[in-house]
Amino acid sequence: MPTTRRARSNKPKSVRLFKALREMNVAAETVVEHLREKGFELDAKLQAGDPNAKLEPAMYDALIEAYSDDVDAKARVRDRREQIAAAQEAAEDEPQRVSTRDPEPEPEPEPIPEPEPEPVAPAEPVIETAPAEEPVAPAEPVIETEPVGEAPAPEPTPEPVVEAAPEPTPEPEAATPEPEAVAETPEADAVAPEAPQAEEVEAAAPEATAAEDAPADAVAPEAAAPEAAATPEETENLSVDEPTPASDSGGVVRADRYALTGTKVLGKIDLSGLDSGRKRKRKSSKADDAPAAPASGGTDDSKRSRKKGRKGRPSVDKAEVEKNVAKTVAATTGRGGSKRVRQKRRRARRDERAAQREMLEQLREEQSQILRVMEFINTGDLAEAMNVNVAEVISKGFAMGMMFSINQRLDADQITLLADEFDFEVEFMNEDEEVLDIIEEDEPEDLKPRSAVVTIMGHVDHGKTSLLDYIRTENVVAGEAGGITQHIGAYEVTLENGREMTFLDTPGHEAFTAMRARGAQVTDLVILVVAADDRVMPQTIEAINHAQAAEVPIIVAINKIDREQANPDKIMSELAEQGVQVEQYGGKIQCELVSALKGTNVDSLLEKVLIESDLMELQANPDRNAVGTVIEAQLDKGRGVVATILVQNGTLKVGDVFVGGMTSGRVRAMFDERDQRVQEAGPSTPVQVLGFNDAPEVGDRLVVLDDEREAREIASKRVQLQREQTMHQRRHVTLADLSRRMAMGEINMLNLVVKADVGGSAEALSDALLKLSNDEVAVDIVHAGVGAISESDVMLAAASNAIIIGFQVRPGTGVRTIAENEEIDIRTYSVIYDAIEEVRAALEGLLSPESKETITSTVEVRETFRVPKAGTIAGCYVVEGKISRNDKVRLLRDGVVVYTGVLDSLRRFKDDVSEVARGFECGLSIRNFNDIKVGDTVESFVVTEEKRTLEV
Ligand SMILES: Nc1nc2c(ncn2[C@@H]2O[C@H](COP(=O)(O)OP(=O)(O)OP(=O)(O)O)[C@@H](O)[C@H]2O)c(=O)[nH]1
Repeated sequence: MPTTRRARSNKPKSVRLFKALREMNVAAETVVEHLREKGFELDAKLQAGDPNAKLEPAMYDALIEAYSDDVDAKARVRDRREQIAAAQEAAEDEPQRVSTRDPEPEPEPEPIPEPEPEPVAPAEPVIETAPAEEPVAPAEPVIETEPVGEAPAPEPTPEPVVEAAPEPTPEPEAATPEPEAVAETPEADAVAPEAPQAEEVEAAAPEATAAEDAPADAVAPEAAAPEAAATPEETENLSVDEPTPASDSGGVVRADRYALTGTKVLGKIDLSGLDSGRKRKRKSSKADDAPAAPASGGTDDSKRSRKKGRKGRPSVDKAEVEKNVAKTVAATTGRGGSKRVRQKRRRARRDERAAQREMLEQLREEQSQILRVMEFINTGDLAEAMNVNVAEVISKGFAMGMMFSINQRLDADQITLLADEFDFEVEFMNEDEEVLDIIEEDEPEDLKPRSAVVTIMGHVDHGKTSLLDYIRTENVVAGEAGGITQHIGAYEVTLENGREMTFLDTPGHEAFTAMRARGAQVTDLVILVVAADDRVMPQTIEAINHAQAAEVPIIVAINKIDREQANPDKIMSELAEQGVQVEQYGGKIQCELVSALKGTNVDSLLEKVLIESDLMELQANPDRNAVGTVIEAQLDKGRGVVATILVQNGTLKVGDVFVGGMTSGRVRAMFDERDQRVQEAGPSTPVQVLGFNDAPEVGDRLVVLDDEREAREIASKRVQLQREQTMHQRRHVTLADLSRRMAMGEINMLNLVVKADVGGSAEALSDALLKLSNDEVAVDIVHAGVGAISESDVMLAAASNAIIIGFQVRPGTGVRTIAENEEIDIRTYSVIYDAIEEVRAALEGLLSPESKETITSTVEVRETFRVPKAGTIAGCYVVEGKISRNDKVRLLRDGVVVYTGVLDSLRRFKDDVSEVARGFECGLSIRNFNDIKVGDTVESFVVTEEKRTLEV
């Protein structure tokens, strides 16, 4: 009865089952079971575990007693009991009043919020039950394992740190899946311990880039963590809406759903560290720092990051923790400095990235303004290279008065002009450059001295071969004399002093110049041989001119001094007239008097060569892919293409892949001049190479590459380029395009090779031509000589970009074809004045209508007949072309024009004919000219007047 009354009078004590369950965090069955055990009589609702079932106050108390061993809780229980006792007394005193106050007492428990903090302690049971779903659990092991292990680290540091440290630890984990986040993580960590920073981070997150988003996540848990730390105060604040039940329960037992709201979760973290003394301090310090962290946001974030944390890492990296702790300390002591630090860092990173971008942009821009193209690319390719529309390129060309089709191949001038319109600078790549790109530059420290490569030059029969033979035989080192010496075009000799020298044994100057015409400079030095019993001859002068044009030092060898008629002084003075001042004449050119036959002074000649080469400091790097030049090449029946290569740099080895001119290959085998197999050849070594896919040309550059396919590609590209060049361009200057090329600024020097029938004419013509030099262009006579225009003249002109002026001389047999191939302009004149006037007109851009001469045939005079009245009739054979009755003719004797005129008659077997073709015999007579001799050549030609186009 009293119970009933008491119940009535203590209404507030009657508690719904669900409330009790929630507060104590126990299962309904457990409660029911426990109440049964305690002897309570349970109604049907309670028995069924209905959440709305009412618990008698006694029951409730029993439950509290059972499920809370917390001292404070017990104290509360005590309080409650006292309250109950007081209430009972009051009820006993004034039962009616009690009944009327029934609804009121409910607020009584309200003071309970005070004990709210206590839930802290009872949270322990939560740890048992909640671990699976609550972050609290993961936090716990961390606290137990890491910090404990790391006690030295956290302890000396301010307490907040210690607690913060374990908490942030999940972050790195959370971030680990995202590499970008990692960079930021430390910041996040540093932020972690401080609630205010959590706010900052959150604030910063939105502005952040992708990389910064991750940290935002990472940071979130910390935002929660501080809350946890702030529990004592915050929990009060935060629990304002929910805690009522907690206050009832003493806050010990919390239902899961409450835990998930965040506030309580954080509270549990506080509780988990049972080291109360330390904790309280920590809490307070955090609370100081953290003015009410945003609960909800923090909770959400914490959820997220915890999930990650759980997944990500089973244990914490100690080093990481230490690092984080240190950062945290730094951040904390920096009083809000962490934000600035982060901002600083972010700014620095941004600046760095911007600088990098700018540099890249600049580099790209610089590179993009230089077009590296091959000549003769077509309009379409040019447009593509400039990254512009081809229509634009064509219309620019049109505006400049040039019509281009999309597939039209453009020459160098056109490419330059068009590129200029689009602000591009053009760098032309030639076939060699492409390979040069591949050839790596030598470091100075890799260079080692190499032996000199010497060419012996001189007039016929002055003793070149004899000198070379003597040097070779005299300097063959014992043991080397095994094989029979082969002619491979170059020889390596070892002198007594152990020094080596390589001699090029090239026939005459042609090969020398042919190489130079191809851009190959193989000779370091020239020994100019002049017979002391003769005089300076045309070929001597030629040799001098060739050497000077190639800028190769000359050493003079005055040979045959053993002869009685030898007059070295005369030779020296004649040489001086040619601009070769020898030492004995006060000049700088070394000179030795030798006898190739007897070997007199050959040693000292070689000594002088060594001195000269030493002065030149010739060097090469033997430890690299070889680069060389083709000295000779021929097709051997048994061995295929055999080429002599002079290795100029690097070391050529058997098995090397190479490109050589327009062909490529792999070194199958190598032989020296004694036909001995060699495995490798270093700088300045001549070697015969087998393995070319096709015959290279003399002067071709051989370059070893690493990739066979690349070698083949380059070779085929070169073939194509050469085809294009032959098709499109006159590479060498002509009188016709002289003024245009002068206007383009391409030419400021007009080189001429002058050939005449006699020395006087050559001299006179040369002098007159030299005087044509003006401000814009200087005229230079590369070579002036006597006799027919030879292949050597053409090669010299090719090498010096010169025009050949012939006075009363013609190109020798086959020379015209070579000149055409080399695109050398040969101008021949019968009157000196004509030659001078034409060159002057060309220089002034005033060339009169061009009269173009086309050779129609070359006819050989095989017999002559004297016919009264008709004069001399020549029995001829047409060697080339077709001779027509109306053609003009010129009679040549030894390449020199003897007469120019017209035909008087052209016959075949006594019949007059209008033309005779190649391979047929004919009889002809020249009007007003009877001095025809057997062996003469009749050249027939037609002259066509070509209207000259107006030149720029
Ligand atoms: N007395 C004498 N005769 C020499 C000397 N050097 C060369 N000869 C002779 O001169 C002639 C021509 O010599 P070569 O060595 O064939 O001359 P080269 O310049 O090579 O001649 P080509 O090959 O035709 O250009 C030969 O009969 C040699 O014997 C020398 O020092 N003294």
